[in-house]
Amino acid sequence: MNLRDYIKIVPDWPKPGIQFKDITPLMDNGDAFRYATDQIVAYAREKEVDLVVGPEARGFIVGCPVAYSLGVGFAPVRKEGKLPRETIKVEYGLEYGKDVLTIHKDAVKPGQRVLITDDLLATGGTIDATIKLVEQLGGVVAGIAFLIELNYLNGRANLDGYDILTIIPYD
Ligand SMILES: O=P(O)(O)OC[C@H]1O[C@H](OP(=O)(O)OP(=O)(O)O)[C@H](O)[C@@H]1O
Ligand SMILES: Nc1ncnc2[nH]cnc12
Repeated sequence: MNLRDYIKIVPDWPKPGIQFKDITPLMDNGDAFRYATDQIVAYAREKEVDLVVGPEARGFIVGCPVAYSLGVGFAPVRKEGKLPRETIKVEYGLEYGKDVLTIHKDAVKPGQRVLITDDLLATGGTIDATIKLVEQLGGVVAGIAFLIELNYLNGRANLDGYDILTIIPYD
């Protein structure tokens, strides 16, 4: 199965010059969604993860079926003001803006091996911030999994030293 066939490219969205990679056709197709999820599950098993952590909104979509399949928990990373209890926060930049990410203070237990998930690696800003949140809580980032990597933005360089799985590269 070629998962690239299930990604739609939307020119100039959400801003002029951005070639937005829309994963909704992949999610819409049961076989494609399962095929992608199973690859991340196999990777996560190798890394012996205890918990999956993903940033909103699409990190939830990628991470939750992986956590379910592994039988481990999922902890959400959300933009400021969205989580109801005590949080820690980190400011970050992304391909088309700047924001703040937060996580509940008790979401990760010290020493837990964490898989971080998201739909797409662009500049790496979102996941760099997510790593900082996990590590501040004492978690160990055992691996990071994406559906898509935009090679031309070189986000990998910002995540140096971490183990990364990407399924669909764009040059
Ligand atoms: O590698 P980066 O440059 O950080 O970019 C990648 C991030 O950008 C997108 O989310 P976005 O910030 O648009 O948030 P949303 O899913 O809440 O719309 C995407 O889903 C990744 O999380
Ligand atoms: N080009 C892109 N397509 C989809 N999500 C993104 N997040 C950051 N850049 C993106």
